[in-house]
Amino acid sequence: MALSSTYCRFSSAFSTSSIKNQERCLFTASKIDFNFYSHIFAGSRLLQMKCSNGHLIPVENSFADSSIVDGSVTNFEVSPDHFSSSEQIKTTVSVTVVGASGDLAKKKIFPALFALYYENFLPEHFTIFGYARSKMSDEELRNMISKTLTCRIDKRENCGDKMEKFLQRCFYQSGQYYSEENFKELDKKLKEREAGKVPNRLFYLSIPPNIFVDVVRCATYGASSPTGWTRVIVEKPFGRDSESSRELTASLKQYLTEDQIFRIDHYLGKELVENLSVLRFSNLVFEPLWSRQYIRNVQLIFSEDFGTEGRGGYFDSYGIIRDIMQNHLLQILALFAMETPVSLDAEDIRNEKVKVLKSMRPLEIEDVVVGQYKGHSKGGKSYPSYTDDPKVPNNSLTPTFAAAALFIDNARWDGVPFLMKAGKALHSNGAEIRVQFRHVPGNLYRRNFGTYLDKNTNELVIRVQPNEAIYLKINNKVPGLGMRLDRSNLNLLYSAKYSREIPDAYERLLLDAIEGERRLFIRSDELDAAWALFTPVLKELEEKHVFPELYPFGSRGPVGAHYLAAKYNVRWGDLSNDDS
Ligand SMILES: NC(=O)C1=CN([C@@H]2O[C@H](COP(=O)(O)OP(=O)(O)OC[C@H]3O[C@@H](n4cnc5c(N)ncnc54)[C@H](OP(=O)(O)O)[C@@H]3O)[C@@H](O)[C@H]2O)C=CC1
Ligand SMILES: O=C1O[C@H](COP(=O)(O)O)[C@@H](O)[C@H](O)[C@H]1O
Repeated sequence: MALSSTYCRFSSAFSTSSIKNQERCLFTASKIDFNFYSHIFAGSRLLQMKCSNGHLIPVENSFADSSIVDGSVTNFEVSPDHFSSSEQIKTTVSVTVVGASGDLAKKKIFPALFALYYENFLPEHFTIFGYARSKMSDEELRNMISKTLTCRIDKRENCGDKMEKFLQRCFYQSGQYYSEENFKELDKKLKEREAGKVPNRLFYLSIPPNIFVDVVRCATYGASSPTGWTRVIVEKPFGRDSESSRELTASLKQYLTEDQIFRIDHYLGKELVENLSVLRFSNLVFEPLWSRQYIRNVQLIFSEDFGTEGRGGYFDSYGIIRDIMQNHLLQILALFAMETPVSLDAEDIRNEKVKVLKSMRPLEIEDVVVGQYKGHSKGGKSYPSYTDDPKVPNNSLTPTFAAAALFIDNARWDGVPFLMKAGKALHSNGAEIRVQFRHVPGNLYRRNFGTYLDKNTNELVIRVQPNEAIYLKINNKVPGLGMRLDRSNLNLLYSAKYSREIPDAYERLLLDAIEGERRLFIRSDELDAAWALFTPVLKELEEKHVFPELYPFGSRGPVGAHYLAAKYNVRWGDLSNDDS
């Protein structure tokens, strides 16, 4: 199998006794990607490589044709036999989706597992179990799942067959979340499927947070793996504030070690968020500019053009700051602003993220604007207000919109506003990072720009979704005999450049959890640092009963957000000004 400039994850275990628990190795074959892991050479032969889980893998003769160019390995051959080891045959992986009857399981988790299966990323021996209180047979679960499975647009061959085969690997166990007995029944069924192999078990907690600890207790005592690994993916919310988050962590750690807990933030699994580090650390043109010296402000924007729709009950006790800012946007900020990690190992990256979070000032109430959507009618159609949701109290003050200005008090970012904006029921749908650069000192063309110099500065936009893209706004001469300038985009539009469909975030994260790769999961000290920034302001907003500014469903949100930005001499970037 010749590999060049491809990204590849081998879907079988390595045949070496140094790998415990059959953790598989993420391995990239392109020259740059390969630096992901450290490797040891003898002459031009690659002898060992370090896996994401820290294991050193002797690669023996499998890479016999590798050669070194500029200190990196290129053009190597991998024997597929090397990866279909006898050890893999002895192990099995089961994924139990707890809360299998729920929205997230149907919408995201089962489809992601199928996509992994379809692309041969799941181990040879795997089983999927659904667990919930609802009564269902295996067949009914399969029926339920089959309605949400989709094939990739670009890869439809044998999709129907593959779906059928996948569904045959799915089983269901009904039970209570607090019953060890019921989890023992699950254990019995798991054992039947594991057929004497070393069992590795992953539990995905796709349930409301008030039952996380019960489930972890029962799964640990009733259904953890006796000889293989046991891991638990925990969905957010991880608490409501610093105190409840610490309590949750302490409760989980009664039954699990930190290494077994995979706290998911699905934004970390999004393609363009993963790409942030590549953009920054592997392009000479960006990293030197990545500081207060050249960057005027950074904007992290999330907007949805629909309301809470069916999730009002959950949303009302959390609100947009906890739902989006404290986790998704803050995680992006940390990746964006962290110092260069020692390596791309999970612990090195997470150490840097913690450092930058700890350098931030806790958010102050003067730097926050909150809003809530109200109903209105337009073109004969009426749009509901947030409080029309039957699960939301009529007098709810829960924000469905927030804008905030945050600051990192370190040498790199001193004084640079990091503005966040997140809202539901807005005019557009998307998530993006905007980096506005300073103006060119002594610009020869200043006369062409008029009085507002900052309006014509460079802006780098990383559009996380939809229509993934990275574009840089530059000033350009309009062709012709005169000297007229305009703003143009150097544009990397993913759909134009790459024919491959972008995998859903949950695919990447599930695969990483199966592989024991923790880079994209939140460590407990990261979580502490994140809550420390938002807890004081959340308490103050609640204690002072701050009224959210009402904004019409489908609008651009409260005008207060513009005043907040103006206070720091910032204009929010806007998709509608970006076409060129
Ligand atoms: N849905 C989404 O888009 C997202 C969800 N999340 C998080 O993922 C987790 C699951 O979300 P979602 O699927 O929407 O949740 P659901 O409300 O759909 O709950 C999942 C399952 O849990 C059981 N359940 C629900 N309420 C209770 C209760 N009060 N007590 C005991 N069991 C209950 C139900 O199964 P049964 O009755 O059969 O036992 C239900 O099918 C949550 O933590 C959520 O915050 C995170 C990001 C996005
Ligand atoms: O975590 C959450 O994310 C979704 C948005 O996720 P996306 O991948 O569709 O952008 C949001 O709707 C939800 O409120 C929140 O809990």
